[in-house]
Amino acid sequence: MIHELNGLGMDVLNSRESHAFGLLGHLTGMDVVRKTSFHVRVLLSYVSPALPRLFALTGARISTRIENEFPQSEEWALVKPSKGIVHCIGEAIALALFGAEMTAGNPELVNLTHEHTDNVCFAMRCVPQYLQPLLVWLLPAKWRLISGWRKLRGYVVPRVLQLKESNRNTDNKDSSESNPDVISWMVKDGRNEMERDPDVLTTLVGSIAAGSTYSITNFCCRVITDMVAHPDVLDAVCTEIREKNAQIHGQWDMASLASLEKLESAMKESSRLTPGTLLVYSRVVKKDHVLSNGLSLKKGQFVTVSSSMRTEDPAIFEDPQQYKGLRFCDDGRTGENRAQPFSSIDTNTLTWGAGRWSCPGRLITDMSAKILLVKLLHEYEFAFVSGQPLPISAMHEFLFFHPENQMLARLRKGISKITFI
Ligand code: HEM
Repeated sequence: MIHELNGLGMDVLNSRESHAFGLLGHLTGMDVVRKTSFHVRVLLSYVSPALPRLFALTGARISTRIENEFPQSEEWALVKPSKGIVHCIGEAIALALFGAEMTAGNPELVNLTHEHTDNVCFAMRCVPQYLQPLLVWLLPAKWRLISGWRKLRGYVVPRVLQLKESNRNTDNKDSSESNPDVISWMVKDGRNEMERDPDVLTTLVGSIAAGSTYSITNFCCRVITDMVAHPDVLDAVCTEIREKNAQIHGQWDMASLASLEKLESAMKESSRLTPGTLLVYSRVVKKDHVLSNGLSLKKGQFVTVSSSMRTEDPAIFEDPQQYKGLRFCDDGRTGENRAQPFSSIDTNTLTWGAGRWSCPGRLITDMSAKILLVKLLHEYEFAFVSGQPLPISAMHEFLFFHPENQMLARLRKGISKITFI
């Protein structure tokens, strides 16, 4: 029914209301997404097309952070992949949200970008809704969240005012001149009072931060652990990276990353088997509607789809329960893989949802995940502690890689470092 549901107007189905409900917007301060899609417009119309301009700096920031977070020795050492990777991804997201100037040498702002998610008061989902506004104050996470919002506002509000002032002075209407980051574009493109309000902009930036850093981190951790559990796939992907690296003399641009079909296939396979959430395509019904098969949707109902309905359908995926990292590029499927890259909307997997509410962060994810994975897989070796694969953790419908999970990592012997240009 996805195609038909995609065709329904916003007056019938609404996705943002279900996100706000599911992620406790009324308790976390992120409820403003019910009223505006400004952040989505900015991500889709301005930031995603400008990603080539952020590429080299994103690569440099992630690379520096990898060197700080992962061992610099050829001896095996214990690491917590989620904790290391979230710092690297935090660098990429902070850069896209706040720009190069604000984030340079500003670890507090970069940390805020991922710490925000730690403080979403998930425990309240187990409490009746009428008690939530009272009981939430008993959670330390609520107090940390308030402090996080205060710090974020302390960064965003002055920056918004400064950008407004500088835009006024230079009368700079040419968007290509502006910094390719979310705040700069928001200030430039705000069309009404709400879209120009610095507090609203803070909330939108915070909501993007909360929804993005751990999604990418969990995904990257899963791609790595799936490959470590399947050494043949790991070997094929690392050989592909090594060969490309030799061909381009270690100087990676966006086109070289996009040419890695084995890596791309492994990314798709991990997201097929371990999506971020078991429930995808969640919508709230805003007005009664009868679908073409006679099913009646009633105002106030929730619509959602089990992610495994199609990802585990043997008519679509052969041996659907099995991890086959190269399934998307095997047996002449390379052309298909190219036509349907990881970042595209795929109604078989619904990794990014579908239709007008699909994920506007998919190109940012694709770029930062590939930078991180190529650098880590090329320069490091990973292994499970005592050979024990790591389980997938779940909290309600959300699947994640536990932040305390440990693995072994070491620098590869005699490997040359790679650079992003
Ligand atoms: C592995 C990483 C990610 C995954 C798997 C993912 C997945 C999703 C999914 C499934 C949806 C709901 C789509 C629907 O219901 O049709 C969504 C929405 C959204 N995502 Fe992502 N996402 C990821 C990363 C990001 C990033 C990096 C950003 C921002 C930089 C982002 C921003 C958003 C926003 C703002 C929405 C709400 C869209 C709306 O309300 O119209 N996501 N994402």
